[in-house]
Amino acid sequence: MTLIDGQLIREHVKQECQKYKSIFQASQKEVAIIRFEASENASNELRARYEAARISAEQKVAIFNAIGITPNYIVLSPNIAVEQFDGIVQSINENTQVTAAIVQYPIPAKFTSSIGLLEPQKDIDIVRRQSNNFFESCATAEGIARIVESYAQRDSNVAVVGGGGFVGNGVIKYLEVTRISCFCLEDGDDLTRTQDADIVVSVTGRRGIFTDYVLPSHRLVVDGGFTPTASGAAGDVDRSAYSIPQNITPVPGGVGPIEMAILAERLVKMDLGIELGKWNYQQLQQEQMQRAATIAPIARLLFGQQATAYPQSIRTEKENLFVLEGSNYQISFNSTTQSLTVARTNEKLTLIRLTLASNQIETARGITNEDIARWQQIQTAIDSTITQSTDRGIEL
Ligand SMILES: Nc1nc2c(c(=O)[nH]1)N[C@@H](CN(C=O)c1ccc(C(=O)N[C@@H](CCC(=O)O)C(=O)O)cc1)CN2
Repeated sequence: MTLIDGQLIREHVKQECQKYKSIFQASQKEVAIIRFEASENASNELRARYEAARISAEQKVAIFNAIGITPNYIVLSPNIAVEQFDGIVQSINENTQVTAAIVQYPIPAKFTSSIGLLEPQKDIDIVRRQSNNFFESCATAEGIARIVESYAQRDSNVAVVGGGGFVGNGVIKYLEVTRISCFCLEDGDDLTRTQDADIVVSVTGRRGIFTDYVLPSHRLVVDGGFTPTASGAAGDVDRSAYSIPQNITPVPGGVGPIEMAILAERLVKMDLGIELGKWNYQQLQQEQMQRAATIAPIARLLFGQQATAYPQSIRTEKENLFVLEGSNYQISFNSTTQSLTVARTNEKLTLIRLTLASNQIETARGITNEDIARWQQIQTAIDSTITQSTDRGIEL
């Protein structure tokens, strides 16, 4: 089983968008992201959906910030008057600085007709549930279809569970355009029928309905569910079934970040009229693995040398976590898992995770050509007898 890393795709698209960041920043364009809070009498199930909307809205804020578009994040009480919400939508329509707007689902019933007021040209996530001139369906549906495309073969058959809903229907539309054969099942149907497919997409939002009983060894399972729980987010696929498919998108870390990548691509298309190159997950992963294979041995060597020659340069962050931090990168050693990770300083994203015993690269994402060049300089410094080393060793 291989976990598909949605963050790998998001980081790739973020990198592609860097070319346009200064244009976006100079234009001072904004994206409005609106979400409603749950009402006081909402059921636990509905509260969980509002919580998912909050998590997803915050991911959107982060991606738009990263590509140089200012997010205008608006959180609304469900108790505001419909006229007030209509006014907010109208002001978004009239404000030429606002290039796009997203209203997070769920939306309290009394506001649903107000969504229809949104200018179609600003509807980047098709929240009006009608195609505009740019896109056919929501970003989640496109992201799911694009990951399916990365794995589909000529004779592939895709089961879309929850295919009658808005997201599922969007996935089917995208698959039809790419001529990938698919069929639709609903929550409540006999899910073992997914065994007629080599790829399964689930967008029911019903936590854990796919168990090991249902899933044989599919080529790919795409889990489009996201239910926040006390112990973290859960998807439609039960954790007990994760090891069965050949490839699976995990929750969290799968479809969520892919959706953010699609929104960034869509923004570039809507605002600048530029279509970014089409990614293929398997190709991107291969490329990242090659880049990681260049950097990982240098990071391993450097950490070892520093730990021996300059132990004071290694910070003990936790009982089992030791960190070497430079101005560009940090290398962390986890003594429990015996693994080394490389990240950029002050960024949460792990670029590389290496298991030391097997020398196996477990994670490789977000590594740019610039990173390769920097690590080659570090290698040169290690090799050199007259290094640029200071009394703390080589600068990272
Ligand atoms: N108009 C829209 N409304 C809503 C959307 C949406 O995309 N457009 N999303 C849903 C909730 N949702 C999917 O159904 C969702 C939840 C979470 C994420 C996400 O980005 N998750 C990340 C981060 C997880 C974390 O920080 O714990 C991940 O999976 O890694 C995306 C979509 C609500 N309404």
